[in-house]
Amino acid sequence: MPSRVSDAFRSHPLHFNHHKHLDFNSLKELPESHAWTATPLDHYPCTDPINTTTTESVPVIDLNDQNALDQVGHACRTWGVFQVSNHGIKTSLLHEVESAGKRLFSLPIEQKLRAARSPDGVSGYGVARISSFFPKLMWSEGFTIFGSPAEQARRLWPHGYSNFCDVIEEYEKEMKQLAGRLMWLILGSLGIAQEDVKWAGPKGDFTGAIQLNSYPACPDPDRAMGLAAHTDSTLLTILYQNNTSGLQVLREGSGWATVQPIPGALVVNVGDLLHILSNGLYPSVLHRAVVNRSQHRLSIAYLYGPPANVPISPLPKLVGPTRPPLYRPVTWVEYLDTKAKHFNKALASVRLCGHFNKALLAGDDH
Ligand SMILES: C=C1C[C@]23C[C@@]1(O)CC[C@H]2[C@@]12CCC[C@@](C)(C(=O)O1)[C@H]2[C@@H]3C(=O)O
Ligand SMILES: O=C(O)CCC(=O)C(=O)O
Ligand SMILES: [Fe+2]
Repeated sequence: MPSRVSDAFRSHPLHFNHHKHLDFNSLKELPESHAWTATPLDHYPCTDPINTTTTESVPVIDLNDQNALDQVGHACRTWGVFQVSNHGIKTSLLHEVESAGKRLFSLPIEQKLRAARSPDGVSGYGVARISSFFPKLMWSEGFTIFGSPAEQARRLWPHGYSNFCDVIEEYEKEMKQLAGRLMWLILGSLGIAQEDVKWAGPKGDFTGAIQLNSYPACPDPDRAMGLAAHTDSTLLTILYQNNTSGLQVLREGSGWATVQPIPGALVVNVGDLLHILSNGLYPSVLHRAVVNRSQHRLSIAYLYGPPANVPISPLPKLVGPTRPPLYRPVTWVEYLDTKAKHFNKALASVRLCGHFNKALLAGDDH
C-alpha cells in the first residue's frame, strides 16, 4: 500500500489518450464521445429516483451567527452540505484565484497538455479521475494541485509562472485554515473536542488538494454531464463557484437540488472520511455538476483530508452498545486507492457489519 497521497494512484493509473482532450470552444455540436448515457454506476445505494429535481435550497450559514454550531450540525445531518458566509476569506483572493483558473483554462490545448497529469500521478491537467468508470467523457477539464503548484505552472508558463503560484499558495494557506476551523465546528456539533481526536493534535499534518474545474458552454447541455455524481474522498471539501450555477446535490427523498451561487459564499460538503469518523451520523453527500448552453462555469474545490497515514475510524465517543462502529479503520492514502479501484462502492467496501461482501465488488466493471 502506498504511503503518500501522491502515490495513491500508482496501482490504478488512469490512461487517457491525448486526442480525447478536446478543444471544447471549437465544437458546435456535442460529439458522440461526450453524449452522456446513464449507466448503472450512476446509481448509488440510495432509494431516490435518480433524475428528479427539487427546488429546496441548501442551508446558508453565517459563521458569525451565535447559532452557527447548531446550524452546521443540522445541515450535516440532513443535507451533508451547506453554504457559508462571513468565512474570513477575502473576496479579492477569491477573484484572484478565479482569474488564475480562467487564465489557465483559456490556454491553447497543446500548452495545457504540457502539464498533463501522468497516468499514476495526482497533480496536473486532465479529465476527472473518475472518468475511467464511465463509457462517455464529461464536458469538463480539470487541473489538480497537490502541494506546490510550481512544477506544473512552470510547464504552462515557463517564463511567467510566479503570479499563478503566489495566488495558489495564498489560497492553499487560507483554505487550510478555514477547513480546520470548519472541521472543528462540525465535530463540535457532535460533541467532539480536540482532545477526543488524538491524531489531530497541533502537529496533525492535515493535507489539502486544489481542484480547478472548468465547464465550457455546451451546445447540447441536456445530453452532457459536467462532472458525474460522486462523493468526495475527503473529510470535507470547500468549493468556490463563480456566478454560474451547475453544482447539484442529492437531497435524500427529494432529488437533485441546485446550489445557487451566492456572491462571496463558499460551499462546504461532507466527505467520505467525515462520514466514517462520525460513524455515519454525517453522511457524505452525492453531488454532480451539470452544464449549460451559454455560460462558461469555473469552480475551485479545496479537498481537505487528514494526515496521509493516520487510520481513520469512527470516533470512540460516537460508538456504543447501541451504535457499533460501522466502518473499519482506513488511511486517506488507502481510501484514495480504494476509490480509484471501486469508485462508488469504496465507502461500502470499508463498512463492517456484513452490509457488504466481496460479491458486490466482483460487479465492478472498471
Ligand atoms: C485528493 C483527491 C480527491 C480527488 C482525487 C484527488 O487526488 C484530487 C482530485 C479529487 C477529485 C476532484 C473531482 C472529483 C473526484 C472524485 C475526482 O475524480 O478527483 C475527486 C477525488 C476524490 O474525492 O475521490
Ligand atoms: O464544479 C462543481 O461544482 C463540483 C466540483 C466537485 O465536485 C469536485 O471538484 O469534487
Ligand atoms: Fe466533488
